[in-house]
Amino acid sequence: MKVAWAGSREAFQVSDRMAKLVANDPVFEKFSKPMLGRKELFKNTLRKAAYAWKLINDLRLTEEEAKWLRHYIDEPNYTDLHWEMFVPAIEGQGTKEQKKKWLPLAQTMQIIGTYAQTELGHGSNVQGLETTATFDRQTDEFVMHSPTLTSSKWWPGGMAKVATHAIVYARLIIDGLFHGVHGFIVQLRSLEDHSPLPGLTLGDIGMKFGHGTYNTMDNGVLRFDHVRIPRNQMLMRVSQVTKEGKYAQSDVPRQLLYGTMVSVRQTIVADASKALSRAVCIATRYSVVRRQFGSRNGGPETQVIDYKTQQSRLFPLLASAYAFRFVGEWLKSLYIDVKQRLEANDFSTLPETHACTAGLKALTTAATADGIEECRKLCGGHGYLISSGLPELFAFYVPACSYEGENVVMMLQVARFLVKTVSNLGYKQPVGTAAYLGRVTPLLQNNCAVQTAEDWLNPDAILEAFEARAARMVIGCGERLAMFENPEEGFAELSIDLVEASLAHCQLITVSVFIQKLNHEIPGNGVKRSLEVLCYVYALFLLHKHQGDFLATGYLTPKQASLANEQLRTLYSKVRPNAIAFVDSFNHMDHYLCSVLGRYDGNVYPKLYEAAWKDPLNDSDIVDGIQQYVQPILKQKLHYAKL
Ligand SMILES: CCCCCCCC/C=C\CCC/C=C/C(=O)SCCNC(=O)CCNC(=O)[C@H](O)C(C)(C)COP(=O)(O)OP(=O)(O)OC[C@H]1O[C@@H](n2cnc3c(N)ncnc32)[C@H](O)[C@@H]1OP(=O)(O)O
Ligand SMILES: Cc1cc2nc3c(=O)[nH]c(=O)nc-3n(C[C@H](O)[C@H](O)[C@H](O)COP(=O)(O)OP(=O)(O)OC[C@H]3O[C@@H](n4cnc5c(N)ncnc54)[C@H](O)[C@@H]3O)c2cc1C
Repeated sequence: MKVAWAGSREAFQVSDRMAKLVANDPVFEKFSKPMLGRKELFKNTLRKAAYAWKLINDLRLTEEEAKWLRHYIDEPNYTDLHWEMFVPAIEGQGTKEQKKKWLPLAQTMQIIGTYAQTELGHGSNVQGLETTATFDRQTDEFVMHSPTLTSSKWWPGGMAKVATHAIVYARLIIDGLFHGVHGFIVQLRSLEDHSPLPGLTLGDIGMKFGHGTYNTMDNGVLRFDHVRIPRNQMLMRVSQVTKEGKYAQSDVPRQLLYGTMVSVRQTIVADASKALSRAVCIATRYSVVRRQFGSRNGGPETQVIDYKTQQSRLFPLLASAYAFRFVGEWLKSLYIDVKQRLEANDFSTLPETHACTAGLKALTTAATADGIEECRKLCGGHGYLISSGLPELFAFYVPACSYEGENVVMMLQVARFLVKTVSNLGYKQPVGTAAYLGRVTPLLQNNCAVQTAEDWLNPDAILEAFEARAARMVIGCGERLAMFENPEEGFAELSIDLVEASLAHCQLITVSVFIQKLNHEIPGNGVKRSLEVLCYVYALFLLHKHQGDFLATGYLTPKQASLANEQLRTLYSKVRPNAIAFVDSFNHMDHYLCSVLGRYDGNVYPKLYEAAWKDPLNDSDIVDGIQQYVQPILKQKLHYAKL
């Protein structure tokens, strides 16, 4: 099962080796992080990042190994933006010459980059960005400027104190004419003494949600006061500006300017299962240790994992972790394919890839953020302790719902893709993840054939139910949209329904990828049978949660919906004996989990007790402030005391 989770034996070995390397190196200790102030926290992260870079070089780690190493260090920092956004932006949007000049510098970290797109006034609406890049023909330069307060770049990670360069997104102006938003490579700091270059105002945007997690990152603010950069620092794969000031667009679609976001959204989907599996591992292990009520004849109380209600909250999350792992893997292969096509100037699959990365990013991050919080509640009161590992995990993860495309905004992008697919149905056969929309007639006409709870243990029945629900919701939206004279007005008016239809479409993708994985990629019977149970749990849980959709679209009868729920209850009993094996298969080490409740050895209570004594408040019996502020209250007889 460990190999099935990792994707292959080799993938397992790489990840396992890197996990151990990090866990066994005292430099990467992280239990004390919550006690550090912001400056110490930040410096500590800089120290770890520098040490990691040394290890990567000394041990000659591969790119894959280096990624796992950074992952297990488990502290957001400037290198995330450098490797995940700055480098890919140059790779995807730079010309051959630009790549030749900038990539070797970036790949050896002689320069450190960030991705400066969002501004104080605009994040989602990229075309609304206000920073300007005005071409000056006399000097063959662009003049970068922040004309308003709201045009201040705001949020880029690593920008406040570390990055030496940034890809800055700005409106291109030539001879007073706007030519849309483009990316520019801008040097931010001196490579000698790290001071900000003239004309730039740079700083940190302030503390963020949680304490020891995202505050290790220096998210920054940046303002330009007429800063000049050479013309050849505009990323020119998509459009070019000549030295005469002529603007030209190549055959490459404008959307490629957004290509870095597609790449990171894919990574975020691939990473959702890491965060969710971590929370589920903690909650499952603790649910086996924790006992409440149910003692008979002085015997032990019931392990809380044996309560059906606990199972109904925990096991769908366990199943979701596996579903997200597989859909993340699938999306990665889709993305690798599109990347190769883009390099060869084949843009045909870009719209579907954009819809998949946007929609699955929204689906997986929302479910993971909610899932982590549910795991905290599943651990009762102790889940609220920092030492449970869950509050910090939540604080670290929850911004994934906003960054790289706010989730609702992303679902609306999926809706645009679906509406377009439906409106083209007469003359263009949909393919890939939208292929089912090419079979609308049977999907709209046939109803579910399930008659017993056992009938739900059938991948075909499940797939057809999810396809019929999605198709009916999408077609329904298409029909209602057609009633509007102005399609954009219709889209805005129906946006709530469109987001729900997009969610149904994305859930269909996750369910069908899970089934596909079982049918074609899991060898042997033991692992396959166990995963089948999780696959059914995932699908029937979604069906139960969204039964309103399935009933309202007329595909299911209330009786069939309740049979699905009955089957779900039975499935929970089948998950229970393997619950610990399922979470052990994630291969998460104690160092990575950073949780007293989720310890592999289950030795929760003594370690919880021990951890409490490490709190600085327990350094002495009488702490600073008691004599000054508490003793006087005890000693003085004040007004109310006399009454
Ligand atoms: C916790 C785990 C973390 C692991 C992560 C690992 C990596 C860690 C690294 C960093 C951590 C996080 C750092 C965060 C960084 C950021 O947040 S960077 C900023 C990200 N910003 C956004 O995502 C902005 C969101 N907005 C947009 O993407 C767009 O503006 C838009 C909402 C899509 C709308 O764009 P616009 O109005 O310009 O375009 P439309 O007119 O709507 O669309 C025109 C057509 O283009 C299609 N389109 C849009 N985007 C894309 C795309 N990316 N690729 C391909 N096609 C695209 C759109 O659908 C339209 O198509 P149509 O004409 O056929 O309808
Ligand atoms: C931790 C973190 C790190 C970040 N790192 C970076 C970085 O490195 N570089 C960078 O450039 N940016 C970064 N960002 C910024 C991030 O990309 C944006 O915050 C994100 O894209 C969301 O945009 P917004 O803040 O403008 O949200 P808004 O769009 O203002 O969202 C506010 C609300 O409006 C709704 N809304 C907006 N538009 C629509 C619409 N058309 N229809 C319906 N509802 C709508 C949204 O659903 C949401 O509920 C980071 C953000 C965070 C939190």
